[in-house]
Amino acid sequence: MRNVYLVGPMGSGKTTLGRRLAGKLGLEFHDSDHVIEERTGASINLIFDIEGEAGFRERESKILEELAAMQGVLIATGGGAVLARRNRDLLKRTGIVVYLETPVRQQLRRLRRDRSRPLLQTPDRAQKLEEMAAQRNPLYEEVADLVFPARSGPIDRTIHSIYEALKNQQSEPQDPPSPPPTRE
Ligand SMILES: Nc1ncnc2c1ncn2[C@@H]1O[C@H](COP(=O)(O)OP(=O)(O)OP(=O)(O)O)[C@@H](O)[C@H]1O
Ligand SMILES: O=C(O)C1=C[C@@H](O)[C@@H](O)[C@H](O)C1
Ligand SMILES: [Mg+2]
Repeated sequence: MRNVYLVGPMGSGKTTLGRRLAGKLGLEFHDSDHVIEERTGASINLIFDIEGEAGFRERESKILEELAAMQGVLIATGGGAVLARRNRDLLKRTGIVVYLETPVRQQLRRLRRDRSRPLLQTPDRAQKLEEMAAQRNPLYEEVADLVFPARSGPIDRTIHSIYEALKNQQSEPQDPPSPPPTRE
């Protein structure tokens, strides 16, 4: 099976849903944010404090390259992974990309109590999330093979729909081999 990448904004469920979806598909699960924290021994908040966003993005690109070199794994990316063209190309080239489309109002609700996301340490979260959505949503769209709009209700139903879509993708015939050369 090809790698599966989950993309989408903060709070779209890449981590939460990704782990369970991987289990259902029988794939290993990796979360690029968690791998970065394990490797550095520092929280994402601390990395942003010390190295700034640019430092974090460098680390993120390196980890994504490392994870993409594995085969048949499901990877939850960070919300800003799509910002770099280099990352978008990598994801497209090495797997199926699933976009968890999520409106800002839902992000606000899901992340109400969260303090672990450095980009949300701001008095006006709604404004910040709207700005990020304007910049990033077209990039998520660009890189996506499958798009799943957020829905209310049990997370299990979303996991099941994504599972079914991925199973169908896998059973679809791949590009046919090129025909043998014909003689004039
Ligand atoms: N489909 C969903 N339905 C209900 N709650 C959800 C859903 N997806 C995520 N949540 C909740 O939203 C919170 C954030 O989700 P999660 O950490 O999985 O987001 P993420 O996409 O990994 O964000 P980030 O880009 O910041 O890593 C969690 O508390 C999770 O339980
Ligand atoms: O949307 C973002 O830019 C981020 C999302 C998280 O997954 C982390 O990668 C980090 O908090 C930055
Ligand atoms: Mg996450």
